[in-house]
Amino acid sequence: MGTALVYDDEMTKYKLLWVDPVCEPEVPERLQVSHQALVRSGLAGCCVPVPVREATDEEILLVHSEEYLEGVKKTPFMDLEDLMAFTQQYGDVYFHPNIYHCAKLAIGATLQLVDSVMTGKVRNGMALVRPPGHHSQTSQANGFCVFNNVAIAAQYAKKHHRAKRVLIVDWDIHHGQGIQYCFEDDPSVLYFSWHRYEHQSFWPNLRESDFDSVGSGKGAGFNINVPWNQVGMGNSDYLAVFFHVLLPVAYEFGPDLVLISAGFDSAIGDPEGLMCATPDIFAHLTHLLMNLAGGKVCAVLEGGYNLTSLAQSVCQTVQTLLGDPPPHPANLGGPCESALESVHSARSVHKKYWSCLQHAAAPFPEEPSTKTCRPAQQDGSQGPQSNGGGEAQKEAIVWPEPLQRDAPSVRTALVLPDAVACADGCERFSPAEGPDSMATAGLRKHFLKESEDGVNVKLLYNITALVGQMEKNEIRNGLALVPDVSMATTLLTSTSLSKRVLVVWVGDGLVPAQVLEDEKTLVVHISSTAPHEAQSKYYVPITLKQGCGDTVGLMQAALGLLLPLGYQYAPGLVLLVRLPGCRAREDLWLQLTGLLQGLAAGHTLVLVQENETASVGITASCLLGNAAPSLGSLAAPGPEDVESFERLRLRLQTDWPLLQTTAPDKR
Ligand SMILES: CC(O)(O)NCCCCNCCCN
Ligand SMILES: [Zn+2]
Repeated sequence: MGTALVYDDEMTKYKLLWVDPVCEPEVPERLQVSHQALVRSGLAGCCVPVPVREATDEEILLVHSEEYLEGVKKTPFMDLEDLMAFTQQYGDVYFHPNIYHCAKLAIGATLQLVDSVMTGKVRNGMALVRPPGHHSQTSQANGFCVFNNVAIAAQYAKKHHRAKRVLIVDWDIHHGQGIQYCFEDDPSVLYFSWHRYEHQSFWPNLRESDFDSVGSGKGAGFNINVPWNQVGMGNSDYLAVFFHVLLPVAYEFGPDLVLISAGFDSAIGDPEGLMCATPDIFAHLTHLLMNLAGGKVCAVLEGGYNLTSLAQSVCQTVQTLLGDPPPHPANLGGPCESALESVHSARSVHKKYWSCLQHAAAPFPEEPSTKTCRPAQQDGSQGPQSNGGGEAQKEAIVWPEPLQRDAPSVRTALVLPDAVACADGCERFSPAEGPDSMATAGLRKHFLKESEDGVNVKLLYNITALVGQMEKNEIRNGLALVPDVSMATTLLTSTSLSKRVLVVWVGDGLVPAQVLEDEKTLVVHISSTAPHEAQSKYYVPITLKQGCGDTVGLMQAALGLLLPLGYQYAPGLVLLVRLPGCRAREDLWLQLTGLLQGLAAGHTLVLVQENETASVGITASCLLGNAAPSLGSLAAPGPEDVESFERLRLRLQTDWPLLQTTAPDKR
């Protein structure tokens, strides 16, 4: 299934007609450069074009009042003086004779996207729209927003597509208070927003943008605010919030639709955000959401005012929606102290609403720290500093162009015993030439018992050749059914050319000593017992009392432990090994297969015992890029499991700072 792109240049045909420094950044060029970048990169051509339409009054009234709508309806006929007067009643926004038309198109574009995704015409998509929406409220325009595109889309999806649970992820750097107000007491819409806050000193300066606004009445717990109390937040800060706040709760919520209020003023270079996260981070944020809701993800443009980082970030997002491998995560450090406080505060106030946080979040933090996050830049200058939101940055902020993300010609190759049929869409891997006598001798000497017949030599040779082609980016990923997954793992880690190999060892069974001792491997072992007492930072035993059949425990361990470790380790190859007798549920196994593809530029090899032919088809389908089926809402993880996860976190977080969920001196 494809990726929709909804855009019409009619939405560029309004602009600021008078002097107002606050509104200056919201220019038509924002849409033009974004769309142009998608066209020039070839990404637009890979998308399914979906036409825009005007929203109907009825759709606008899903969120807005009649009197507000009647007022806005008059603006096309207003002269400059009346437009300015009409604008005066609202904050940080401007009107134009054509903005009402464009605002209806922005909603219509968004609803067209929701229709395309919810009816299965496409898998996911992006709507490039302006005016943005997330600040507008029942009866008022605000923050460049006229109608609340995403809030209307959520109501529309519930009403017309019987969506039961809608997740809204607002990664724009401003708080979408309009969305928060709309769903304050609505448990069917989970609204998540991070936003520049600086202890309420940043616009829109609302007390209710802080982390303790959790929603009210039946909606309590369904509003998650993560305030950024310092500028300069970077890739590690954003990922930490996804791993330790958003994703655990999102998986517990189990949405059947994900709407992204995709503002890119949270990217480096933006004059509003003053953050440091680079455009490629949006590839990872998007990827991490794409296995929710069966992949039904709609990204809708909100803000973004640096035309260069905006265009790059839009491309990173769309390229990931299209299924291209995310870039290698840049050398990630740990989240800064201020970010950790925000993570800790959000987890603390939400622990009573979300069982995934129940035993994890520690008690409330004390006074916020005033330590500046970012050490002075190399040249001694400070990073972007907030000068009270006054004049924009003096010196230009520069960052590297996002790396090319070439999708290998072969997406998924399978190494299967001849008797096992190949899954459709994949190809059976068979290297041009077989093992030469040297390779055969090597394999026989190290890996085969004398009794083994020739077929295994060929099979073992094939998996090393497959990994070789993955590491040369000729093949993206693969699945191999082998006689002995332990031996295959030992062989592959010893022959891999990657500097780092992440081995995800799922099931009860010892990890081969040679793999453990190999200094280029990180082994994350998920099982019912911790077999090795190894205290090495490169062997991480995650234990589940009920074993791998415990879907909730395994999922929460994957989100809060495995993924942070994997992203911090930044492997060149990921081996996902399913041990014989492993009882991980199929849909959970697919979530792992899907999420791990965010690492190593998608070079994931799944190793399964050859008698487990049943999982070939669905695993292959996931490796081909089809979203893993939704797990639905998750129950509570076992308290003792969560406590053992937290003990593990405490032991490892010094070596792996992306595991942290609380600021150092708060522990
Ligand atoms: C869609 C959006 O969230 O990007 N709108 C941002 C509106 C910003 C209003 N100006 C604040 C003044 C302080 N610099
Ligand atoms: Zn914004």
